[in-house]
Amino acid sequence: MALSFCYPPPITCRLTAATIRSSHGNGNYTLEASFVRRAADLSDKSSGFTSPHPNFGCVIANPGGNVVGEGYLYAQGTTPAEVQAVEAAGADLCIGATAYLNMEPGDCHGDSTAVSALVQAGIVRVVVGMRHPLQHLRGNAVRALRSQGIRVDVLGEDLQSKAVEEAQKSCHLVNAHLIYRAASRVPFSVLKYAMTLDGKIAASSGHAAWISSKKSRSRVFELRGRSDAIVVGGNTVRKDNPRLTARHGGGHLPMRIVMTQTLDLPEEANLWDISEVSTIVVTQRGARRSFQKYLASKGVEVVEFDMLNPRDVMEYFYDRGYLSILWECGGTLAASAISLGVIHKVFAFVAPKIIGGRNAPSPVGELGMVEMSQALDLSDVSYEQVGPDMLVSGFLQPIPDLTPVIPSMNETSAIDPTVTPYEPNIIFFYKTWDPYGAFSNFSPHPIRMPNGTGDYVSWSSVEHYYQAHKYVGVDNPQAQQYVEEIRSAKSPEEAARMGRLVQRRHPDLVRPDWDSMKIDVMYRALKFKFSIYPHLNSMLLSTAGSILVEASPHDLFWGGGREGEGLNYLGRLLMQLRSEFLGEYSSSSESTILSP
Ligand SMILES: NC(=O)C1=CN([C@@H]2O[C@H](COP(=O)(O)OP(=O)(O)OC[C@H]3O[C@@H](n4cnc5c(N)ncnc54)[C@H](OP(=O)(O)O)[C@@H]3O)[C@@H](O)[C@H]2O)C=CC1
Ligand SMILES: Nc1c(N[C@@H]2O[C@H](COP(=O)(O)O)[C@@H](O)[C@H]2O)[nH]c(=O)[nH]c1=O
Repeated sequence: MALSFCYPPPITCRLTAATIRSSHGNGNYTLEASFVRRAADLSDKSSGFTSPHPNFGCVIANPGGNVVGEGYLYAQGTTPAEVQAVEAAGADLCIGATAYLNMEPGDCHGDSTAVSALVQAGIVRVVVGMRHPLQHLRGNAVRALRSQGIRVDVLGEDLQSKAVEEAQKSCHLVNAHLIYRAASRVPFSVLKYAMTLDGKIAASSGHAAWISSKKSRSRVFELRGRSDAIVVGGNTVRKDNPRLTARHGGGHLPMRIVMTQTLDLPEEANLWDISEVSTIVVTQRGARRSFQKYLASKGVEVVEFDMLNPRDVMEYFYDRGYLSILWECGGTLAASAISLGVIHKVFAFVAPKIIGGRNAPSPVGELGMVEMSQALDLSDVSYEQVGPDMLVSGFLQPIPDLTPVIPSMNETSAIDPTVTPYEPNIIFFYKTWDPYGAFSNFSPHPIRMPNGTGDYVSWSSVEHYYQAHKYVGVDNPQAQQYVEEIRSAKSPEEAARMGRLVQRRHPDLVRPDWDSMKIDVMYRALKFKFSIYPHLNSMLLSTAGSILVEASPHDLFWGGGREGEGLNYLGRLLMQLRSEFLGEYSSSSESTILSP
């Protein structure tokens, strides 16, 4: 990172009446709105290539109304959009300029990186498309910027016009997943299907390959790449034997989820091949235990539910941190998911074909409606021709207006003083945008660590360092190449994906002492991270008295698991470091590292 930001940031520039007048333009804010829309478009650029995360874009324009810098968040744990835009513009051009953001920045790292970047660069005004949808972040950056003397205009609050409304809409659309998730406490769910012109998703025999064109199916790969997971029902597995991979050339591969009550599934199925991406089977408690064991032996995770239904399953995946889910199931499961209110958006590919067939399945099964007046109306509908097919998409539930529903944390505390932002005794952390997101190894804090020959090497995050060290010191040029590739991964999530994939595919390249060394590797990286960043050190010390738990439900070694079954080594190491920083460890015990 070329710029470094101190906290709290100094006020370097003041607003002038002339700059406000000129940047407000003619009063209908057309130019302002177009810059915010551009920020929204930019923020969407990483979709399909990195796992879903809040989308941020930033456009900086000078008082003459010319764009001088732009940036967008590539993946969780990478350089914030605002920092990139400031760097792209360069120091001189930022002074007196206005920054346009599709969404209020979310500071989870205690260093206010985005706010500091704007303030230090001499930005005099910030136009924000929407406030942050997550309660613990909502309003914080707007307040921080204003307290630094920067004029902040929030669309819909401080600026109003037709053009502003449209820009606001584009901001809502690019972060629809986050807004729905915040409002409904389930991941944003999209139902996608391909049907013939006579409304069939398969022939009466169940054969469905293919209804839509190749071009439409490539579009589906992109949709998959924008999702955390894809859901199908048991019957689709039996009939189609799908792969459900995102073959669009992007980096991100969603998980695959099979919902099955009976667990009456074939022994051989493409979804049981987890060499590229994982599969989770969710089923009824007690269903076919022997088959559950068989799946587990293949590396497929099985999760039992007391009463398997789409809502409970979505609440479960909400807890697992999922933002966005694509449903590619048949009509039976789709109807159940719609009835339970967990589907938010529909993508229907309509192919100009007729198959007929009284018993041929349709995209949505029984919803119990008897009159057309009961039909569900889609909103924000769009129509697009994709090759020979027509893609109709729209929202089944309007985008929630969070303004009255989710007040900022300060407002909530004022209304109900018993509400505290964080659980006092156990602090859970996981995604970088969550409270205490800086404790995650994906947080954007580069470290410089000595290598075997005494030189110092930079790593973009603790995750980069950790993943690469699986292959460090292995006497094989291929292993050395993987170390370098992981080191230069564009984001922590890419580093994690590469590190895990190589481990799965080439276990012979993993250093033989990895199991006994990995805690030490992690400890060294964490110690460096929490030593050189004072605000991270303060954040860690501020948790004294609390138990730290990495709320990863997948990783039962570093994380705490879903029901506390994980070993939580990441939380434990952080607590150990906290004790060391607080001087609770004697010098003799300082080097003692938790052993597994
Ligand atoms: N053209 C297209 O876009 C698509 C077409 N298809 C086609 O659709 C047909 C399959 O349709 P359909 O049988 O509806 O598909 P699904 O397999 O998607 O859904 C039904 C199955 O879901 C499981 N399930 C688990 N929980 C529930 C629940 N609460 N409610 C309902 N189902 C639940 C059951 O599996 P179990 O029986 O194992 O317990 C059930 O049989 C196939 O011919 C396939 O080719 C499928 C997807 C997309
Ligand atoms: N038949 C049909 C679709 N079917 C969906 O795609 C799945 C197969 O995915 P994969 O194995 O990865 O190619 C299948 O199980 C079902 O969910 N999708 C479409 O876009 N168009 C089509 O015509």
